[in-house]
Amino acid sequence: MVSKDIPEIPILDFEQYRPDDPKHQEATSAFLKDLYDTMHEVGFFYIRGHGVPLPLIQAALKSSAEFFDLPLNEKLEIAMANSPHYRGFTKLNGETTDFKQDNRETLDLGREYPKVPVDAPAYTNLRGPNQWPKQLPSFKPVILQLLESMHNVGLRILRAMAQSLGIKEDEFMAMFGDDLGMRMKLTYYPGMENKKDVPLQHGIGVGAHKDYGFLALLLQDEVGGLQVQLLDGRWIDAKPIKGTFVVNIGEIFEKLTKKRFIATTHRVLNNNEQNRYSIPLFLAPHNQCKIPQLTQFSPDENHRLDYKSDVAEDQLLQGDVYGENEFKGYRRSHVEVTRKWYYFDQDQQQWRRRPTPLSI
Ligand SMILES: O=C(O)CCC(=O)C(=O)O
Ligand SMILES: [Fe+2]
Repeated sequence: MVSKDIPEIPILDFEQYRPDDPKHQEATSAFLKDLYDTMHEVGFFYIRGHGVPLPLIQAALKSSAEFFDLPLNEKLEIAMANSPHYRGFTKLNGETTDFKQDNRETLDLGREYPKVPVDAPAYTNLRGPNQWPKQLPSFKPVILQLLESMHNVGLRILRAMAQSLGIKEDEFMAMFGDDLGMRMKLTYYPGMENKKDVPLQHGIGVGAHKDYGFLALLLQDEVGGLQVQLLDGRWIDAKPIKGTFVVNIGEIFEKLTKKRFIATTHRVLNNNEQNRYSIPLFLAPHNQCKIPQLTQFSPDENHRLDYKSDVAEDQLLQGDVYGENEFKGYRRSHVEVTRKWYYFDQDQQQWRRRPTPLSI
């Protein structure tokens, strides 16, 4: 279906994937073949027929825009710096990707979890309570509903991916038990002509990167700006298509498949006139998970270690407990939050939470 010569991001229809319906075997097999080819050649696709209702999608994008429209001082009341769980608001230019400050604001959140004791292993703090804008009463229920709905779609996609790779589905899906890693990032990219939230002139909302972890499922509004880097190095637009999510995988999944499935490099450009809102959801294994080795993909089948990308291979994958890796990623992306809440214990050679946070 997909050929290296055709710069396109395929649209896959989830209505065709009914693995538990014997009458639907042919369509399901065709879907799985398209999925495999797409992940092998492009690493990005649109999914439609996913079942998440349009009114929920519209309500979530509206809630997100209402949040980012609040005055900065009100958004800062729920700044990520308040949270040892790396959950909360990050202001414009507050993060750096590909050596440039991002031209975006974000609100990081996940499923609600209780507070974590200070002496628990540091990485377990990635679960914890969210911070919610108290000015917007419908925000929390709408966003949590979207989170659960998108997570169901994500799990179905992961199952389909395991089937299309011919790997043991049960073993693979066991990594994503009840306590699976799940992060949502409400995101606002101000337009270049925005007078209130003035972007830096480089015009890059988020610089070239690969996602780490497993699966990213993205809801984008109708403005556009997401770009995907093909295997030959060319950048193409992932134009918004109503009623779809955009799907890609992260580096740990790519490694697991020995690059049969690729973690494609992508970036977002700020639109000239319009503000853009997007809501990615990232799914990852539960944080005590040890990533299994898939022995059927032997290294000598790994025929394209050298595909072109503007970003280097990540070094995040050394630790064997998944949560340690994820924690490393957050430490690196949010240096100030890390300094406030954590320190490296030289005696024990491990990261720990500070009994009292630094006041910064
Ligand atoms: O906003 C988007 O379209 C993509 C965001 C993204 O790639 C990310 O946050 O990792
Ligand atoms: Fe990304």
